[in-house]
Amino acid sequence: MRPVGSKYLLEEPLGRGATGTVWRARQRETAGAEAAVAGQPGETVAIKVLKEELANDSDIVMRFLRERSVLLRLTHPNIVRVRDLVVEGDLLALVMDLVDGPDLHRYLRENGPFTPVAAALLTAQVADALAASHADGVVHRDLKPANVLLAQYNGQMHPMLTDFGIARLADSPGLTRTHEFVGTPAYIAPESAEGRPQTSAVDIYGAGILLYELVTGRPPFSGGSALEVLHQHLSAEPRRPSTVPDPLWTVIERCLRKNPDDRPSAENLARGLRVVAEGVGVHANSAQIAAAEGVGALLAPDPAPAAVPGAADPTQVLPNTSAPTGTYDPNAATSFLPHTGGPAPFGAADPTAVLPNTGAADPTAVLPPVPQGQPGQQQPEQPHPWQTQLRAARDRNEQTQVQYLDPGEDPLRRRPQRQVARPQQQPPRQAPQQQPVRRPQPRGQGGPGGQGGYGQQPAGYGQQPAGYGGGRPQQQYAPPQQQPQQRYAPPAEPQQRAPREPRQRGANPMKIPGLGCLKGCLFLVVILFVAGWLIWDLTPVHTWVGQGRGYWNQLHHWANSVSKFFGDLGNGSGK
Ligand SMILES: Nc1ncnc2c1ncn2[C@@H]1O[C@H](COP(=O)(O)OP(=O)(O)OP(=O)(O)O)[C@@H](O)[C@H]1O
Repeated sequence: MRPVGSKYLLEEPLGRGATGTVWRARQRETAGAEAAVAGQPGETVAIKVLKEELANDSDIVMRFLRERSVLLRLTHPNIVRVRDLVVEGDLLALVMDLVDGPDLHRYLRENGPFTPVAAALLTAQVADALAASHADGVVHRDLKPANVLLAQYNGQMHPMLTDFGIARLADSPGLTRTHEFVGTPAYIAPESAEGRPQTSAVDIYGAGILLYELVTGRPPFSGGSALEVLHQHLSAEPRRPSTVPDPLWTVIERCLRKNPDDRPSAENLARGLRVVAEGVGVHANSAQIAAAEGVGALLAPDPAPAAVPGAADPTQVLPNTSAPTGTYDPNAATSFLPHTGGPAPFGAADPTAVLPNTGAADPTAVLPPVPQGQPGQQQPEQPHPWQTQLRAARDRNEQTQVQYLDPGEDPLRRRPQRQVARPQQQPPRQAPQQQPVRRPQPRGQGGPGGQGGYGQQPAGYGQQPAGYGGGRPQQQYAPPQQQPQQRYAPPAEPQQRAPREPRQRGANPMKIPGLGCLKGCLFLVVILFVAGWLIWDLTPVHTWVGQGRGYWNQLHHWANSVSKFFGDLGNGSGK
């Protein structure tokens, strides 16, 4: 058991995500006044220990502290409460309520899709949580089934949204240096994928994807690579599965509108979903059915969506104002597609283009044309941010592994690598230096819609309305052909620098073995010879040893003595 601060002890890891590892932990002492929940000694809590690259970044630590009040004040029955924040040495941790239940991603994988009524009611509660946070100016930005925990009490399941604020932390200038964008490709809104300004409407898009996944078992857009998935968010229309009732499809389709201004507010989404749940249930009366069929009228957009602040003002705590739209802000921390081209705002010429507007005519091209070396543009030999972002997308896209940690991988056991001097932050338009991104372990087998007993429904949610829509039966769930979150093979990176010619060593070009050693020995002999000469002539040694002979005479004398000795030796042995 490892201490976190003086108040908590980590017991066992519950899972690992892109931003850190979540532990079951125990409270040692009552927390101080700075904590939102003081807690009692012995109480069990969940602690998310943020990963080292976050904890070692002073910008992120500052942001963590600055946003303390934002994170601690978010309280709602459908939001996992953050009780305390711990910043201690190299450790950055969020202390949360422990939710005793699976996350929605795991639940879906194990139990298959929900009935339309259950899916609508569950998503309505998620929308309630979003409405509360948006009213407080906080946008989640990483809504996905893995971030919805299912608490179970009174025999019912209650969705609890977690990881609020983590996207904001990860989006600080610190992580922007590593060019990791915030979001998960299967759930990312088109405006986030394009690097356009984001508002609370990104969460509504995430809720639409989540709702689609709840009723079908898989997200609407999947593909062989993160790039393919992102491209679909930008240009493809979601296909309506035959099992989804009309009113529910109206809601999904409105949430998944490409234009954020066309999506409903979180509050209207929650209300609309409840009307749909009543109208598509088996016991619905004609008034409820009619209300559900007219749900489109309830889904009015938010007139003042909460804006996601850009990196230009990292201290801004999300005022509830409408964001400017339609222009690409290269300074926005969430931007990951730089405007490398002409004067038009990025993507403005072709709203479906994934690629920067470089003036090239092919909007279906996968990689951007290399810019023509004008000042302030990308350097052709450096990796394009798009490539780096996609690698980050692949890494973020991998699912949490729920298992015990290898001690060598335990961030609490490993000493952090301290940087002696932090490299200066890149100017926004410059192409980034490639940073190694530590990859989360894959979750193991399966994605949404893996194996499991399909058709089971969560306790407490409505049953599948058997007679809905003229007796259309709930179809057998078919697992997706392709896993929606596949590994992305990054495009080949351009070479940073031509390799140096190997150095030629002129003295031994043939590489004769031992030649170097022989040279050394000869050099040593010469040194000894010269040193002996100097000692002989400059000190009284010649009077003591050689009876006044000169150096050369003495050497000659010694040589004669040695040869005479060996001669005598030879004669003696020959006798
Ligand atoms: N408050 C909590 N109580 C109980 N278990 C939790 C809690 N928070 C998270 N977990 C568990 O820990 C796992 C990892 O959580 P984490 O939020 O780090 O993962 P993630 O959502 O997959 O990753 P990320 O959002 O960082 O990409 C979750 O899937 C969940 O099972």
